[in-house]
Amino acid sequence: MKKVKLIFQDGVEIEGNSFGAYTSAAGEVVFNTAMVGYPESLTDPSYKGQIMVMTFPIVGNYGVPNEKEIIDEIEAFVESNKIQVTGLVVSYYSDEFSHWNGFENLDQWLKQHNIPGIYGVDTRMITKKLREQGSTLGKIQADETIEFYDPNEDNLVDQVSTKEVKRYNEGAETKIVLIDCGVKNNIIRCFTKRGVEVIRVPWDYDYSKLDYDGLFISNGPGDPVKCDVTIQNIQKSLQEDKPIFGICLGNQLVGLAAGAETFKLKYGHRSHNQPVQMTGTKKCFITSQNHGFALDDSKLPAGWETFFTNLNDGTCEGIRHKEKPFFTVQFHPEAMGGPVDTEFLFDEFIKEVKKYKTQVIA
Ligand SMILES: NC(=O)CC[C@H](N)C(=O)O
Repeated sequence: MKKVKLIFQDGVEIEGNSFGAYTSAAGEVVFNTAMVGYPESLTDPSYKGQIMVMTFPIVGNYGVPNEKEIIDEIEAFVESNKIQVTGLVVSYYSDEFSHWNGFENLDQWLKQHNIPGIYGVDTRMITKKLREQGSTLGKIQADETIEFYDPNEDNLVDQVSTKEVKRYNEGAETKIVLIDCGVKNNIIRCFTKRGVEVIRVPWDYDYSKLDYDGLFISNGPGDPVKCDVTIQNIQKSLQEDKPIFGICLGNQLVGLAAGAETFKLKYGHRSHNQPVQMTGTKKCFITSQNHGFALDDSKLPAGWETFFTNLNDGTCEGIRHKEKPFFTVQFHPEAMGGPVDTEFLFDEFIKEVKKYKTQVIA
């Protein structure tokens, strides 16, 4: 059994056992308190550049699904076509697995993607450290010594976004432009199963000439301010009346386009049990989340209001326009993994898109 180290920027070094690829990798260390869903989280493009610490103590015991299985042109059981995290940190790694959809074990899968893992470390202690100090740079070090690397300095969205325009459900009456900033597959599934056409475009694509009825902006990795071209394109769309919906990074980009500001949370929200409250109601929803930045809703531009608020720390979980059909959420209504309490937001958006379409035709 080979040993590797998890090394933090402050000099703290923790030794553990290697699994996955025996290689060195550097990134931002973040923790995720979800109890299930590691195949989905590992393939979520929003984790690009991050070393994920899983607080759930046993990881690997249900194996991983066949990432190559395709249904309706998208990977059926994972959230993108590769492992997106830079490294994985777990307490106890289970090589043996048992699950109806288990195809191979996590160690083999990480090796195929050249992603290092470390296990046999105290993830509770690491999480306490991250909660106290905030998310910090770190590296998993095998033989090769590497430098620390801050992924938030790079335009990660450009690395994970599609390079070409792709259509799903082509020919359907209602058409949604989906700006792919690192979209999770389940967002596309949530649209296609509702019968709309999805026109998936690169993050910096000028979609203004396309024939479409509603605009959707996806989740994605890194610091939202790096997506300058997307923000400029959204600014133009905000002048029009076509319905707009955004998730996670999409929420931050719409906010920035409207004139609000974003800031970095101390250690982010990464779990399947974040409580949010809908403004003007006593309704609370349990949501799936994965983000490190947030919108500052203390200074929202005129015409906008807070849509949801996080009940743990009071931060903004979404905004909506007071007159136009524009709304966005910081959490993940498509879940995968996580609770599906807020999937109705897709229905709300499509309802608005159809309403808009009828008004235009009339
Ligand atoms: N899941 C996401 O879209 C994450 C958005 C952004 N990269 C953040 O960390 O806040």
